Amino acid sequence: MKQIGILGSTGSIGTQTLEVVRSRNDIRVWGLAAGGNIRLLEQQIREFRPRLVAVWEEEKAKDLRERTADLDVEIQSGMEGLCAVAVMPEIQLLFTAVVGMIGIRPTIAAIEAGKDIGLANKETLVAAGHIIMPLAKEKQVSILPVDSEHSAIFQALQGNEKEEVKKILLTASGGPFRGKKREELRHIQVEDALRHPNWEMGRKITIDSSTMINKGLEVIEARWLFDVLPENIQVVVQPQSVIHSMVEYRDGSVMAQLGTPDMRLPIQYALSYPHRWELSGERLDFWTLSRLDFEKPDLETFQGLRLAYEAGRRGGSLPTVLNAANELAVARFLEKKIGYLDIADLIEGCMACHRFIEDPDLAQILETEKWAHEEVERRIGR
Ligand SMILES: NC(=O)C1=CN([C@@H]2O[C@H](COP(=O)(O)OP(=O)(O)OC[C@H]3O[C@@H](n4cnc5c(N)ncnc54)[C@H](OP(=O)(O)O)[C@@H]3O)[C@@H](O)[C@H]2O)C=CC1
Ligand SMILES: CC(=O)[C@@H](O)[C@H](O)COP(=O)(O)O
Ligand SMILES: [Mn+2]
Repeated sequence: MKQIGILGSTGSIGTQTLEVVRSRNDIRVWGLAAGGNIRLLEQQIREFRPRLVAVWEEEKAKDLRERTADLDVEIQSGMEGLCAVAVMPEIQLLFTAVVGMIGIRPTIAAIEAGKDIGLANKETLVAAGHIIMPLAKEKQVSILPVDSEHSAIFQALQGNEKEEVKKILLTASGGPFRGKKREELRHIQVEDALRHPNWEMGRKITIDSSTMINKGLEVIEARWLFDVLPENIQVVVQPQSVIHSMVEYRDGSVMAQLGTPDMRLPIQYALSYPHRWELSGERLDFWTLSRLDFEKPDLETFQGLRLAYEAGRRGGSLPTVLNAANELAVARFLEKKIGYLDIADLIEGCMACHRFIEDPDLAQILETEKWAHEEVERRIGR
């Protein structure tokens, strides 16, 4: 029996993780955490019977306590609640499917408590990979990638020596604006950017895919997960999102993982690893798959990808600045307070005036996040 907890259970990854759980009878969910969707949380509590649940705001936690008064479940709130779920004694594996840097502290707490991590929450690794990966090694816990590309790389690495890897080929769909020039994007509206060609995902990552900042975050995520420098991670646009990523070895062999664009497969692999389970749903059919295309990413149009490479190469506090500025800029774009091109411009502005910290500790990462948020607000208000 797998004993798990899920942070972000009401989101796109969280609900699909519960779908996988629902299809099995060997996974027990002990803890759930979410932001504010208490209606869905209540349904999840009634179905999966966790012992502990965390909601971000105390007001909502109170409401949820009343709604579930007939059940044997404890409801906590805030960062304390998130961390309490992360370290529950009953769980072996924590799925981190919250969106954003909010995941850093519970992820660290879980690793310190010896939990394996099913990691979807890429922002945490972008900002704190230099803390998380050595800590995971020290505590002998596994960080199992859930992000589709990283799951693909993880699969393509199985049975091979890390020293024999030449480079990682990180595939990208190119998003809804593939082929467009920067000026053509000036008047893009929220609704246009939320139309991803291949994947149904949460709003923040969907915007990130459209700006290709998602791919930049994934370069940094791969840098930490697989200990490969950004210069050895090549982004390849693969518009059909069928090749989920590849690894090139020293002898020129390229190992790829292919599949339909369905997150249940990488989610399930993080649960079944090192085994494979049967998965219902559509499978790849090479008789009807008419073509696979490949392109070079356009770093002039997709400035965010260029900036992420820069942040990834330089390291230190710069990935935190990139990520934190992006998180707030995307939120403001979704609120229709700023334009589409402002997202990358704000990130660039913050990166340019940031006082660099070589090896930030957790407190410095969180201070840098705060600084980047203030700087974004200051620039928007100008
Ligand atoms: N969706 C996808 O297909 C993929 C996602 N990822 C990554 O996975 C992560 C989750 O993405 P996705 O599922 O799309 O995002 P969603 O926006 O769909 O879900 C986010 C989840 O985080 C919860 N959350 C937000 N703020 C808080 C908070 N303060 N405290 C506790 N929980 C909070 C939300 O709760 P609520 O809604 O109740 O407020 C929700 O459950 C991201 O890091 C993303 O980059 C990676 C690969 C693919
Ligand atoms: C499903 C998944 O892993 C997303 O991160 C996906 O990769 C987004 O697609 P693009 O960023 O390649 O458009
Ligand atoms: Mn991805």
